[in-house]
Amino acid sequence: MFRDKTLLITGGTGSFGNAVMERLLNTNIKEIRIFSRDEKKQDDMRKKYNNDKLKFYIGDVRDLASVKYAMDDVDYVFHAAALKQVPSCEFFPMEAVKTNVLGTENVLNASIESGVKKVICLSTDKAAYPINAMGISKAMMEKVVVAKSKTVSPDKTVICGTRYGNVMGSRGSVIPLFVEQLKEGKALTVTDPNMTRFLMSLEEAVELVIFAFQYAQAGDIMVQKSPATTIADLAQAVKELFHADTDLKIIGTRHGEKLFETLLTREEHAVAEDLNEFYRIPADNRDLNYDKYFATGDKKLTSEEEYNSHNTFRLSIEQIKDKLHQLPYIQSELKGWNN
Ligand SMILES: O=c1ccn([C@@H]2O[C@H](COP(=O)(O)OP(=O)(O)O[C@H]3O[C@H](CO)[C@@H](O)[C@H](O)[C@H]3O)[C@@H](O)[C@H]2O)c(=O)[nH]1
Repeated sequence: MFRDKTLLITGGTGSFGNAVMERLLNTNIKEIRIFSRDEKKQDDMRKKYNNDKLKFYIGDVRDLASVKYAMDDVDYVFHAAALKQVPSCEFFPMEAVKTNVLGTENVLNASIESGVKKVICLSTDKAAYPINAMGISKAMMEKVVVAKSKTVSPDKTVICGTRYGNVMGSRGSVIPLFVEQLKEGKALTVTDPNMTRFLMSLEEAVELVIFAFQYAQAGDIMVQKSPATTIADLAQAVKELFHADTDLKIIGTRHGEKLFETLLTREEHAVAEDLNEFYRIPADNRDLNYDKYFATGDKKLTSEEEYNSHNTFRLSIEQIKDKLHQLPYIQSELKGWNN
């Protein structure tokens, strides 16, 4: 798929960037460009992989000139650069707009100008029925993706997106937090035991982007079907895996947090194409012809439900333990714990 091609990954030093880069580095790809702001993380990566196919570009998606510079002769773009922490975006919403919305527009404009063949923009479940600034900025990003995809011929540049839920074990997320609390003999802090989240591994997130790379058409948003868990079950699974008898402490829902997450809104579910493991949300291709909008309403919508972490397949505690056990991070923590 990537033979003799050049791939640019924005936000390339993050966990997704590293995972996708590792997956593709030893194929017949010509070059992988890592575009990010952080010179220290780039230097660590450069030393760790020590591979001529890897090229590093310092820049910021907010700065069009830096994006354009990195885009020369690029075939494909995976756009993962984002502000993604819910609390920080809540306090600095305009920063989220600058990176997630305007930054995406820069990436898309530079891609079109350079004749990039395909651009995949990464979004999150928090963009569906968003309530926090991070989700709202990602929802706007998706709108920019869909609108921009219509301004260019797909023979030239295909612009599309993916949307996925929580990545298990990612930095600063709840699983590493529970493990740390358990190691220190502290109670596990549970916000709301009935809150649910989709559970996805980093490899599954990479698979989704590769799937979108292969099959998405212009303006599509691809979603991977995922199982979910309640936070109480997740905490219980972590406890059982470590054979620890720690208490749970209920701390209440945090700022900007939802009881459940949505991968397909009701409106999207009505038009989405079911592709077994995935959903394809096609772009709304009606034009700005208002008569048409009102004359042809959507009857199917009436009976449709959204696809969310409350109504998707719910993992049992044993299944959560299995999934956790597959994470390299958990395996190394368990080794240390058992010794
Ligand atoms: O001390 C804690 C911290 C979190 N949670 C719960 O654990 C779940 C997951 O929380 P967390 O791991 O912090 O993830 P989210 O806030 O859901 O957001 C994550 O997942 C998003 C994708 O949905 C990413 O965009 C974000 O960057 C990433 O932090 C939520 O239900 C929290 O309420 C607890 O019960 N106790």
